Amino acid sequence: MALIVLVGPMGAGKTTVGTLLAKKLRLPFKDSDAEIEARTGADIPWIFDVEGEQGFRDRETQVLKDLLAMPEGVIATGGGIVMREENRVLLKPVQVVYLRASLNEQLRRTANDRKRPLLQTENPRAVLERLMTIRDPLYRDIATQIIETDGANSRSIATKLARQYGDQAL
Ligand SMILES: Nc1ncnc2c1ncn2[C@@H]1O[C@H](COP(=O)(O)OP(=O)(O)O)[C@@H](O)[C@H]1O
Ligand SMILES: O=C(O)C1=C[C@@H](OP(=O)(O)O)[C@@H](O)[C@H](O)C1
Ligand SMILES: [Mg+2]
Repeated sequence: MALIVLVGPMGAGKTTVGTLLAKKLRLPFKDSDAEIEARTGADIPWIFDVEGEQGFRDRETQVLKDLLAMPEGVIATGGGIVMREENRVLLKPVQVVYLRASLNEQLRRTANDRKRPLLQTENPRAVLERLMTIRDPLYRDIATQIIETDGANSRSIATKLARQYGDQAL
């Protein structure tokens, strides 16, 4: 079944690699964050501000359910998708690619970003480290494949995955 879901921390490259991979496989691409913003007509920081993280997570789970109903495609999730057991149960039967990135790379790739509410703090490194400690085992538990992204550019990662999943997308 050509439904491929990308998971991993902020800055791992889920949105970027997912976009490139979908193009290479000629499959629909959906980013859960973009889908949430499209449905609400508001950006992620606004949703966190007005509805809190739990309000965002409620929206995230609904969008995940809808996206997983697609017959085929590439889905880029938000880094916190694994925080809810309900989401992990939904993802268990699916092809899940865990894009890993070192803490330094996560930090470098999300530097000066204003769209990730959880990183708008004095010490984003500490936040990313804490999240990685909690989430890495959760990503691993649902992943069918793990890709280390440090030292590889997003295009080469997308090419590698396209070669691997190309036959499914025919
Ligand atoms: N493998 C990579 N190497 C270097 N930079 C990357 C890589 N993957 C993504 N990036 C860059 O990191 C930033 C975050 O990527 P993004 O796709 O938004 O990550 P995510 O959706 O996992 O949070 C973007 O500027 C993107 O161009
Ligand atoms: O890790 C998280 O909890 C989050 C990651 C973000 O997506 P990206 O991983 O695409 O940045 C976005 O869903 C939101 O800011 C929360
Ligand atoms: Mg993203």
